[in-house]
Amino acid sequence: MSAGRWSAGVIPYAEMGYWRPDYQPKDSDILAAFRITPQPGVPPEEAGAAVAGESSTATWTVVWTDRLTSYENYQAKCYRVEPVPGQENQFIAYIAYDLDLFEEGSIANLTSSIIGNVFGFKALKALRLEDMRIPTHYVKTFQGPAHGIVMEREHLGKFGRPLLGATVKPKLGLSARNYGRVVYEALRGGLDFTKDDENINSQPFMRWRDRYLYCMEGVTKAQAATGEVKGHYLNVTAGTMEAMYERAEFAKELGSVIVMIDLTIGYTAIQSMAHWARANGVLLHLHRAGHSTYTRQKNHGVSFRVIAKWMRLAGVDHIHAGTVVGKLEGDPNSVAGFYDTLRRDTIAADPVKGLYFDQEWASLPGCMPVASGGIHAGQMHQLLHYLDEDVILQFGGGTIGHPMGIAAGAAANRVALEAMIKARNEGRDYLAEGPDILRAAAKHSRELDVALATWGDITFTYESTDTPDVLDTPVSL
Ligand SMILES: O=C(COP(=O)(O)O)[C@H](O)[C@H](O)COP(=O)(O)O
Ligand SMILES: [Mg+2]
Repeated sequence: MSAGRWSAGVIPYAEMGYWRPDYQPKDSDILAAFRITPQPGVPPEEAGAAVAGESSTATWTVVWTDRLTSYENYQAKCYRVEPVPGQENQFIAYIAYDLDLFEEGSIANLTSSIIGNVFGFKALKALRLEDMRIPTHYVKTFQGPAHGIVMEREHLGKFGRPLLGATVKPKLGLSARNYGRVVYEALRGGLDFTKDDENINSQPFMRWRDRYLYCMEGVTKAQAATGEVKGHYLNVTAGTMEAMYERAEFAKELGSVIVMIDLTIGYTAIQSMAHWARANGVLLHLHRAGHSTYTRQKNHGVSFRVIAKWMRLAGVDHIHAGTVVGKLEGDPNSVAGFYDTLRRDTIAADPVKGLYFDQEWASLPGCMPVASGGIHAGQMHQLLHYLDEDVILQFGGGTIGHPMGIAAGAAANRVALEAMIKARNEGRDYLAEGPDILRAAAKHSRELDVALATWGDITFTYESTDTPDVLDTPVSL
């Protein structure tokens, strides 16, 4: 291939050895699939080579010190470039990285290479990291989910159905006592969890200690009233690690089974909290606050399936991963790919789900996906169809907005869920019959009847929001 010179004075990366169509990736290599949109005049192979170079050893010219290293070994290698069907000037570049390039057990180190400088590179108009294959050699250097799906169910004593939750609303402004009341009502009404919103930390209207005390009072009373284990995700997100540890310790002292962090705290802080969570026997919930700034555009940024992989390595027990039918972006196929990534042990490449590589998790615990954002009881059959049963379904507005009150909103969700699980276990076509099953259950539940009358017709469709980034054949799990 003649890569040509894409900028005066710059040595083509392909000539420097970063384009290697003959290269056979090793089992231990870290692999990445990038969607590249080259600048005019830059051949796709050169653009792929440039990404390989800038995300591994290269600078923009040959340097004397290259000769002092085992250069060939450390160079990332772009080994394949394929056009994206139906997309003009877009290509998938496959790049292999030797394991020696990365520090063990560090998402920070991994990402400083893979997404470090390269997204601002002039040779490219746009760049998106679509997927990665993490070899088991590297997987085994991470702790993984502090507890995982199996141990979470065992600790909570809850099996055979999705778990139910709700985000306390309004997002901001409630006093601690009113907030704790919402927690109590939602939990006694039938939910398993309630949750702080991503931007609830320790503001002047409600300081964290006050919130923790009133929330845990609500949790304890609801446990006594129902005989079930209940939890409230106490958000420990703060400006420093010291403050986060202080809050998490207090949550544990109060008997909370779970604490929460936001993606905005950064990869290293997430890993530290995951280690704390395992050592202290407390579940760790992650809200993916901020992810859409880099996951939503289909030609630039990082796919959420990559973030999901990093977060399973980093060690969270829960992560928000999309709803399909809710208010926020997420087409069914991509969401299926995210859920597989989080829950399965062995995953086969599947272009329909946007999975570019086989992935073997080597017994790293599964991470519970959380479906949250504009969902309600009237969608229960669709949620179960698309998301299956190892999932937490969270209804914020869809609990707290119920006309008969918060406990009634929670009861509506619990009745709808139990009716659908029963229908599924009886082998009924619960997707097609879903509305009938819900209406039949509503004859015995005024709460569900009112929920269906209020929200039954509200379905957000993915077609109305974004162009899916994967093939268009709807799938379920
Ligand atoms: O506050 C909510 C949902 O509230 P409601 O249930 O009232 O719509 C969450 O922050 C979103 O789920 C985040 O999105 P995602 O889960 O996709 O990251
Ligand atoms: Mg929120």
